[in-house]
Amino acid sequence: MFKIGFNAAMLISSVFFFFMFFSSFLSRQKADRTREYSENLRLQKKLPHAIVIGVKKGGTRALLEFLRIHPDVGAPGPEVHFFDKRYGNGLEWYRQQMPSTLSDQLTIEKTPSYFVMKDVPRRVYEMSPSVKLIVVVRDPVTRAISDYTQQLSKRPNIQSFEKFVFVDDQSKVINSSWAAIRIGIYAKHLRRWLDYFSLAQIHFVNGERLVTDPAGQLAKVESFLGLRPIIKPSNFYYNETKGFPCLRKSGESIQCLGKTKGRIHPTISEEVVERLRAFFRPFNERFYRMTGRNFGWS
Ligand SMILES: Nc1ncnc2c1ncn2[C@@H]1O[C@H](COP(=O)(O)OS(=O)(=O)O)[C@@H](OP(=O)(O)O)[C@H]1O
Repeated sequence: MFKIGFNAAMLISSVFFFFMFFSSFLSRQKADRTREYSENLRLQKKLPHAIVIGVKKGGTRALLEFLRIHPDVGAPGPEVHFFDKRYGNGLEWYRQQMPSTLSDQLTIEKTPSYFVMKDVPRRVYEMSPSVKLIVVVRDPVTRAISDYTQQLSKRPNIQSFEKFVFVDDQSKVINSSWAAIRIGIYAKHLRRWLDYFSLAQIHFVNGERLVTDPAGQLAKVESFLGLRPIIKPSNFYYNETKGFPCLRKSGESIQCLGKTKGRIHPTISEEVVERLRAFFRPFNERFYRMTGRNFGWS
């Protein structure tokens, strides 16, 4: 009698606990679904709050990939090229290229050719006069060699750097219409942006320091964008073989930029490098005066 009563009690309490467990499982699932649903409602594709407008070969990919580890930042992977090549597609098309983000997340895109294109400052201003702009600048001499190295990697039979860089072999006048040189005259391009935007709206990242002290440069970008200071030196790992910092992802995994970033440059004679330095010097000095910052390119 006692045994039957005991077994019945055990059965009833097992059924009770099963129901308790099952109903709490169901309500947790419901809460998860509700949270997911309301987050989906809050997710939106937004026009960018900030744009990395240049410069080509300055370190723009590194900057964007480093910034993307910030939880309050959303950015499309590929360059969008809206304001230079796809403007005819319209602003709605541009918005659709952006990732879906929560209301308190910032949307950022990078297209380094924007910095040097004539109509782009006006077009960006027409989209948003308050947009924040970021320019990664690098010594224009190494930038030119980096640009040439990229061209060479695509077309290995092109003529030498020395052939491109001078107007002719005799005069040794620098060919400023060659894009690799033209892009490095930062003062000229910045002038056009300052017709539309105040200097306070433009942040300059030091491309050399982005390699030697990525966390320091990212801290300045976070502050410029009004982001929480989250990115730390521990987020980076210096890859000795590559000679560049890589991202330390969760756990021990390391993510470096691809093979097209950090290419080995061809050796350019000291004489040519000196002529280039002399060519860029007055433009660099003008750029330092305009920005109020000396980037120390000799
Ligand atoms: N962490 C890290 N890893 C690899 N490369 C780095 C990094 N930080 C800056 N850089 C420098 O970025 C240069 C390429 O610049 P961009 O990304 O602006 O190039 S592009 O305009 O988008 O083609 C690239 O130029 P090259 O060295 O000539 O390849 C690098 O010098």
